[in-house]
Amino acid sequence: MADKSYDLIVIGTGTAGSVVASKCRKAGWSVAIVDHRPFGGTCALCGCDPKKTLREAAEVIDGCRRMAGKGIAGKLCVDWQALQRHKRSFTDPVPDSREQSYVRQGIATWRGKAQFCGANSLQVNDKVLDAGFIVIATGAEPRKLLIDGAGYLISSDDFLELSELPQRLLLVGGGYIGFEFAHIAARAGVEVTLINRSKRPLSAFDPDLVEQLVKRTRELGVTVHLGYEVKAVMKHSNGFTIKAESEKETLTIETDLPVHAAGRIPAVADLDLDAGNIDSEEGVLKLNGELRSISNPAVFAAGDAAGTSLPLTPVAAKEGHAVADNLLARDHRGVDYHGIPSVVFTLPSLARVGLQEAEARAQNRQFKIHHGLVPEWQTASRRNESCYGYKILIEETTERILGAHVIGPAAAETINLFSFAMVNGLGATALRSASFAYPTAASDIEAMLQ
Ligand SMILES: Cc1cc2nc3c(=O)[nH]c(=O)nc-3n(C[C@H](O)[C@H](O)[C@H](O)COP(=O)(O)OP(=O)(O)OC[C@H]3O[C@@H](n4cnc5c(N)ncnc54)[C@H](O)[C@@H]3O)c2cc1C
Ligand SMILES: NC(=O)c1ccc[n+]([C@@H]2O[C@H](COP(=O)([O-])OP(=O)(O)OC[C@H]3O[C@@H](n4cnc5c(N)ncnc54)[C@H](O)[C@@H]3O)[C@@H](O)[C@H]2O)c1
Repeated sequence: MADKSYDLIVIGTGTAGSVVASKCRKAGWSVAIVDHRPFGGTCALCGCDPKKTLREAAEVIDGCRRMAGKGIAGKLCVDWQALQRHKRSFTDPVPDSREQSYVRQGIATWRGKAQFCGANSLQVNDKVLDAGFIVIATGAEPRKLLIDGAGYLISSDDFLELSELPQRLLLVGGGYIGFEFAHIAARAGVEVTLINRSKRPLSAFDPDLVEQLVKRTRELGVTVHLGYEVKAVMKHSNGFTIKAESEKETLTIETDLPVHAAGRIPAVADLDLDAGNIDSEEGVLKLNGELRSISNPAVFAAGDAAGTSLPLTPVAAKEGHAVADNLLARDHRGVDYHGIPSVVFTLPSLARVGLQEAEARAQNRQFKIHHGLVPEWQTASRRNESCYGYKILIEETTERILGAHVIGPAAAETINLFSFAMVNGLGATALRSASFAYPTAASDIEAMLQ
């Protein structure tokens, strides 16, 4: 016998869970939402938003260094503690305001870890909650590393909360988190080492532009080891020793603080999926195209937990909307992942949307490549930025943009225009003839397409 019953229970108060809960409640359903951590999810509390706030300070330092002797004199430095206070002024209010928003909407809130105890029921603390439908929106968690001393690695959550920075920082993994944290910490004066298993890091991004990012990262003073897998972390009285192996050699590196930046996986292991009759394979839920469990029709998943596409906030929102629409209209809506942009928020940023060159070739597309490294263009040169480049793939017959890749100042904004064009069927001709304010980075798009 359940303690409480609802039309819908959502597990997770992040982007995906909040979208589903609000949309179904608005349609008149009785809805409950559960979380065992402070309400708000990764993006708002320990992901995109706090990271971007810390990056603001790094951006100021970067600007001062680039413009030294070109109109800027003297040195600035990051006051990490003040920066953390600034960051907390955004993150601290989130859990309460998120909870109040649920209460205003009439969504019941439960605090605690949810576990399935039946096909339509969850155990939360000492209560059993039943629902017609349950949505798993539990996000992602750091991948467990099967290496000696893995427990010594701090997580990205811990890094974003550090009250002071170490002298030496080591990032295990050269993905989004590794590169973004390396750029923030280096601007704050930390000696940073980044170790990545594969020789080609950031495999979701254009390899020619990634090469530029690696070069720029090394010029910044970050030691980047590519093609080395971290095999062990050992603690000693004044820090840690990291062992990393390539095909040919073993590296031994001393550091004060090693950070896990080695990938995240759907957070579904603690849900007792068997009790809910929910099939999974190697930690990934088995879902159909409408994000519904193939074994339990009462269960859907959205966001990082669904393990479907890129684990990004806009994807979590899109999947949340799709699941809510499927629940409410029972209409079998899949998710259109076409044209979703992604950015590595280094300084400068690296951005992409659509296909990579190799993907377009594998699909036998006929396309032209517009590729250039253009630090001499004024968008970069007036900032004294040495890194500016692009690669645009344009379909031969239709002039459609198949993929756009940009590194440099304002790349994170420029990519949104390419995404907008792709999603709305606007090709290179439309973009070339658009009038963008001058001199903005968007006004470079015309030259990128010549
Ligand atoms: C450091 C970092 C930086 C990032 N930066 C960006 C960025 O710049 N841009 C971008 O697009 N994406 C970024 N991401 C990714 C982005 O944060 C995620 O894709 C997004 O937040 C996923 O949202 P979600 O709703 O799926 O899950 P989450 O927001 O992770 O929410 C899941 C919630 O479920 C709860 N939960 C888990 N298990 C249970 C359980 N058993 N019972 C109850 N509650 C549970 C968790 O406590 C959590 O609050 C970043 C991620 C990280 C880690
Ligand atoms: N700007 C953004 O949108 C943003 C920022 C941060 C995180 N995220 C999301 O969070 C997810 C997780 O980020 P991430 O950076 O942890 O993962 P990632 O998958 O981007 O990168 C992990 C890297 O670690 C390497 N690695 C794994 N084990 C290793 C080992 N033992 N030694 C050395 N290298 C090792 C992998 O080869 C890989 O290159 C991303 O997939 C992304 O979707 C997005």
